[in-house]
Amino acid sequence: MITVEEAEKIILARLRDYGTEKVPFEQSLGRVLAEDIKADRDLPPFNRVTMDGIAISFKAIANDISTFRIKATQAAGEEPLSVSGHEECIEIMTGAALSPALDTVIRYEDLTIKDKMATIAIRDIKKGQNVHTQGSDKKSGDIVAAANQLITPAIISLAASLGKTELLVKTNPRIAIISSGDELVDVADKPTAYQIRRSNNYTINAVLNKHGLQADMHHIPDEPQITRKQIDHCLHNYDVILLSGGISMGKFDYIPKALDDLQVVKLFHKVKQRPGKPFWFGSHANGTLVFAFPGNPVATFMCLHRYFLTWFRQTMGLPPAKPVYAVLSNDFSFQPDLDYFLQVKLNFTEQGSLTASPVEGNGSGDFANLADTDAFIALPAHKAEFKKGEVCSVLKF
Ligand SMILES: Nc1nc2c(c(=O)[nH]1)N[C@H]1C(S)=C(S)[C@@H](COP(=O)(O)OP(=O)(O)OC[C@H]3O[C@@H](n4cnc5c(N)ncnc54)[C@H](O)[C@@H]3O)O[C@H]1N2
Ligand code: MOO
Ligand SMILES: [Mg+2]
Repeated sequence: MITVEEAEKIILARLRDYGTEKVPFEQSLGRVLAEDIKADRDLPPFNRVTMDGIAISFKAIANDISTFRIKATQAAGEEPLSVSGHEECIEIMTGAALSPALDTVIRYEDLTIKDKMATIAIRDIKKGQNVHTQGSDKKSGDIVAAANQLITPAIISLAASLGKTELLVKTNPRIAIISSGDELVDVADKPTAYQIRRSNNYTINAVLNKHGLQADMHHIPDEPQITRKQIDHCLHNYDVILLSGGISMGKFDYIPKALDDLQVVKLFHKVKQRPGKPFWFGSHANGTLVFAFPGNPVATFMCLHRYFLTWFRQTMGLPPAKPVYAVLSNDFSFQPDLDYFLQVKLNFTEQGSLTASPVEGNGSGDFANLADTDAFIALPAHKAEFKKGEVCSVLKF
């Protein structure tokens, strides 16, 4: 049996390039940016007034002028208005473009205005105050968002401001989720006393959606011919297949045999970990990758996060997720010589540190426990006793 690190290495040796495509910028949230976004002009593009008030030339202050004749009023979006001399000002609104003849803005709160004359009521005036200077954020041609990062609301905002109606993004892999098992009925169906509703496929789909991915869902019964036929169909129509269930030692676990018959090369089967020991991974000659997760819901969930999402980030050119660490909030012991992914509830303390409280539940079939936790911590195989206060690596979900 291989270790978690060995399994990860095998998976990360199978990165793929699915190319790029253009999408409307407002539909690009969560996708991976495949181009550098550059400023099409200076940001801000003009000297932008940041307070409602009057615009003056600072030379007037240097010459002890404190009362100004209001020559005109300029709203945001209007062509800049100038003055004929230092004793004149323009009444001006936030967002307006300042004339080159003016450089300083005094807020209404710091003025008295009477008979078209504005008098400054404060002493300390700084040249350039209340002006957001042209090009002070970015210069025309500067990169404002570099390729190979997730598109966030802030990047959507930049694309909008820069007139990028379309963005070049990485094309996502086509993904099939296949659940398996005769004991599983669909959500809308009524299970018998000895059946359950299928949920893993919906969990996987929800995690994928959270990461900007779409997938098709399929279900196969525990029947060898149908198993083979459905997987064969998916191998030829998808880039990645995420299976759950049917890969252990049961009499009706037909999936490893079907994958073998369909020439999917097994790269490993079984990892020294709990949950998820029976995890199977392989690759077809046409490039399709098969992640066959153990059916127990927590095992599927953990393997999806630990292996598939790690592969996905790197395949899409994203930097590896920054490691997160938390302090164990109580003693915990785990004897088997396996890496243990323990479910925890994370908390930020008043001292500013992150703590992890184990919520063990009833093993990898206890999916209700997932709702009470927000991460796994990785407890290494070579150790059995973990003490309160120890720092552990966190796999957040
Ligand atoms: N003799 C052995 N038996 C088992 C071993 C072992 O090493 N030796 N490993 C156990 C472990 S660990 C796991 S995990 C499971 C993995 O089994 P399979 O991948 O074959 O999964 P199934 O048998 O099909 O199902 C296991 C369990 O999960 C439920 N399940 C499956 N799919 C779904 C779904 N889509 N939604 C909700 N629940 C699902 C299923 O009903 C079973 O209860 O094998 C152990 N056995
Ligand atoms: O991998 Mo199994 O998930 O330990 O139950
Ligand atoms: Mg089984």
